[in-house]
Amino acid sequence: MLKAKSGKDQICALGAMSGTSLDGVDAAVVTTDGHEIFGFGDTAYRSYDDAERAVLTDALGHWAGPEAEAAAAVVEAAHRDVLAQFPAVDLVGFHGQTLAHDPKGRGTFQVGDGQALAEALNTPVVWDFRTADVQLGGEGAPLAPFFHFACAKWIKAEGPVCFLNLGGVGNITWVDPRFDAPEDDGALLAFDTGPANAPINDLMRERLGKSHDENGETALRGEVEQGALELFLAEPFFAKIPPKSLDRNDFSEMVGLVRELSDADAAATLTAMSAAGVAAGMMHFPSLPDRVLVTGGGRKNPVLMEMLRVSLDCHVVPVEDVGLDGDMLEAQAFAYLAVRVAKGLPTSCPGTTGVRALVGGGVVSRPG
Ligand SMILES: Nc1ncnc2c1ncn2[C@@H]1O[C@H](COP(=O)(O)OP(=O)(O)OP(=O)(O)O)[C@@H](O)[C@H]1O
Ligand SMILES: CC(=O)N[C@H]1[C@@H]2OC[C@@H](O2)[C@@H](O)[C@@H]1O[C@H](C)C(=O)O
Repeated sequence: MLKAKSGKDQICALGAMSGTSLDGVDAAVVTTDGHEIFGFGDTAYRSYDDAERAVLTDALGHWAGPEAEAAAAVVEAAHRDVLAQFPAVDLVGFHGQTLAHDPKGRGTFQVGDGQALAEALNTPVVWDFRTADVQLGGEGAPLAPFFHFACAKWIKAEGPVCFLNLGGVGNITWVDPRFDAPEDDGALLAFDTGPANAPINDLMRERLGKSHDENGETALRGEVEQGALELFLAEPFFAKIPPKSLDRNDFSEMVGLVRELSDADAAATLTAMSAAGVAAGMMHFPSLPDRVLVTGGGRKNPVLMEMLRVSLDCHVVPVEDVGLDGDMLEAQAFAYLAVRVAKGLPTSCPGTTGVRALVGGGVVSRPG
């Protein structure tokens, strides 16, 4: 069992996330006992340069081989850079980079060696968070929901709220903070909503050589092509009852649905698809949340946020409205989950990943 250096049962953990949008590594400190959040600490970001991003992009979909090895080297070096900047912590939570995700088939694969990172940082590292969940029949994602439950308590929410992450892929968590613990039956319902920024980024890169649609400026000039939107919503994924999760490129053919459209109309239509995926997901929740708190880079896209406000029947606001950091919530989540793993607490349950029993996913590696 981990003993906190920081006193009482307050463990100071540093989490790191390299997300599906392939922009870089987010890192953030959380102090927690694995149940309650006591405080948030320093944060840092280390972007991938174009050459590194090209290596990661080439490795997507690879489960092994030279592409995956090259990606591992990029991911490990970037994490060593950014994590070495922090003062000593009790524990590191290292998500790694998802290269492939096929929970009902080959499994799930996050690249990056946690043992090597533990040696480099001389600190215990928790990693490989998703495999155990998949082995027990779960989707292996999303894993942030247990942390969202703690966040709902931290912001003193009194009734159900949703956390919506708009990264490369979208995921949403419905939380009822009136329960005592996240694993209580009925406290959480979570799933991936569909593609969020990944197809917009792919379009912008392919057509305009840009990494993303800054502030939705291209989409703002366009019109949504309703036929393409309907074809998209006819995908069986949206009618599927949760649990459900996605790989980054599961919807990459969406760019084909907008191929004949102008740049602006294509961007508007892909943005509408991201919002429509979220709206379609709302029907699964036991009750309408009071608020949808939006995290991830998509909250900075005013066109996407406005489309969500129009289509969801509740307040849609960035998590900054309740004092949280929408750029760092996922890194904080893996700091928090690392502490739960080290303490032998579950990190997923039937309501979050569809796993058959409570699972504490993750491997703990200690420096030799
Ligand atoms: N100002 C902005 N305007 C429009 N889009 C933005 C803006 N800032 C960020 N984004 C979008 O957000 C993306 C980054 O989001 P984020 O960092 O949440 O993704 P991630 O953590 O990699 O993904 P995931 O949550 O799927 O793992 C960018 O690639 C871009 O598409
Ligand atoms: C397999 C995988 O890496 N999934 C990511 C991805 O990015 C967003 C969405 O798809 C979510 O399911 C998950 O990440 C977040 C952090 C999660 O597990 O909660």
